[in-house]
Amino acid sequence: MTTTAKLMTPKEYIESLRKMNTRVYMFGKKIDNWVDDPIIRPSINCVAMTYAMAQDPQHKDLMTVKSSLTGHTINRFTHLHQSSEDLIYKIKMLRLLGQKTASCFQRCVGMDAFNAVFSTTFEVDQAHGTDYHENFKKFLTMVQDNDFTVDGAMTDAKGDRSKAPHEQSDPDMYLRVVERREDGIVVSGAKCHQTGSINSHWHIFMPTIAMSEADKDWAISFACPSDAEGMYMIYGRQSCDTRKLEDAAIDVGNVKFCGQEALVILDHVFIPNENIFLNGEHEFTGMMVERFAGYHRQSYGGCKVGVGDVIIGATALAAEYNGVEKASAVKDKLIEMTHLNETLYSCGIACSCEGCATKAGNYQIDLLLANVCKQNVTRFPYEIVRLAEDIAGGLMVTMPSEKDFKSDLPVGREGETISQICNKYFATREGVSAEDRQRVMRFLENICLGAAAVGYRTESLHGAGSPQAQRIMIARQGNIQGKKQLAKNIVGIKE
Ligand SMILES: Cc1cc2nc3c(=O)[nH]c(=O)nc-3n(C[C@H](O)[C@H](O)[C@H](O)COP(=O)(O)OP(=O)(O)OC[C@H]3O[C@@H](n4cnc5c(N)ncnc54)[C@H](O)[C@@H]3O)c2cc1C
Repeated sequence: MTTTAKLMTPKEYIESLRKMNTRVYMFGKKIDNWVDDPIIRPSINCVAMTYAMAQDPQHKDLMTVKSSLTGHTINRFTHLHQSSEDLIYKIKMLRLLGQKTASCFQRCVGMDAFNAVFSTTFEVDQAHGTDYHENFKKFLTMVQDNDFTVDGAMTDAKGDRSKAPHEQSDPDMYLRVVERREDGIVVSGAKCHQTGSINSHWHIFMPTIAMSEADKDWAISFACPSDAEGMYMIYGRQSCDTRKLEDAAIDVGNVKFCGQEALVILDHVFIPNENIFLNGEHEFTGMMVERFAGYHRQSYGGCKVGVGDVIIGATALAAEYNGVEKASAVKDKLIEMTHLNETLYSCGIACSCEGCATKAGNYQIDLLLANVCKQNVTRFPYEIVRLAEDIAGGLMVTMPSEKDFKSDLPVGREGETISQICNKYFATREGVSAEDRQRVMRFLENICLGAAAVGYRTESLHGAGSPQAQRIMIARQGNIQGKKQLAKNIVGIKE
């Protein structure tokens, strides 16, 4: 019989954040009630959707699953993939969440860390006789049973990119051990661009790059609660973020949801032995990075596709409102957007279908196909938003503000108000209100170059590694030698 661990409701999730002592700074100030802060709250609403969907009977099979560790019913965001089918379900779940939020819902980065750390610690223990895998299993069981959100923290500040961690003039440029104790380690440093870090109950830290013996003190992985003593976060600002303070919901573009990134600082944070998953075994850093990046590159074949679905829908509405939806060129551009979006989805599904079991037993995506998936993600969303901007027209960036559309100030010769003038000149085909038009235009502005562009554009480019990182992996996995042999066989070249 399957028992149920505690699946949190969205309300319980939000209340659980209030109980934490997470230290948050933004615009040069400490934010005490960050849960209700108008700039931060939409990003919390986004994570809350991962809890809401798990409560919805319609999505139960996609959103919940039996834990391989306990047999309990858990949220899929805390699951260790047991099959290719699980990997496919992950992609479908991410697409669904993208459709529901049109934003980065933040919880996949922890899921990808779980799966990478689980399989890597197994192999570290085999080689070194360490207990990291058991540590990790206990940690993940606690996460699953409490339905926690966990940040996957990989990217260090990195300082001078041409230098290894031990060569940096400031050793904190990569997160490191500053003291080794009988009962644990003390760590210092920072992780940049952390998606959903403030909204997470725990963090898993991992190294950013493959390291050598000289980088032993930087070769660490561990978990720690987000409000650990010595840990704090500085909120990353997003384009147009202060529109959320203006009391004009339409101008925000997506008033309920948005992504979140922060700089996470660890200033002499103590990590007890039971939360450590790597501690100096530098030869396994490459494996951990590669596996995490592989899972995360797969993820984008789901979440960005869901967001793409909403962009395509909004673009089609813009065309309809403008009265051009029947024009063949417009129809063709919508076809192209759909083709690009579904190609990304195909890549996400393909690398999942070709998944295989790791030595630890969980399932890993096909690394070559996952890297091809992410390489396409670095390009196609840019073309999708270019086509969206093309169809939407210039109004998406030049329209007066919502307050103008509502202003009673008389400005016309016959006393017409700003509102009347705006509504007159932004009227379009019969039956479409100027307000609905504003809503669609502002949504597209937000996703193409406002706050949501952080998640849809720049994250598509750099998240899970910049394009060159995928090209390196494609070169490694592409088997050019094998392909040369195929050509030799066909044309009759002997060895
Ligand atoms: C919106 C967003 C969300 C993110 N979320 C997370 C997250 O949740 N967790 C996480 O850990 N990370 C996260 N990241 C970080 C992401 O993985 C990094 O942005 C990415 O790895 C690139 O690192 P960087 O931004 O420091 O760029 P840089 O390393 O500065 O790279 C910039 C350019 O320099 C090139 N370059 C860098 N180093 C070298 C070198 N040695 N030789 C030659 N060329 C080089 C790169 O190829 C790239 O073209 C996120 C990033 C973004 C934008």
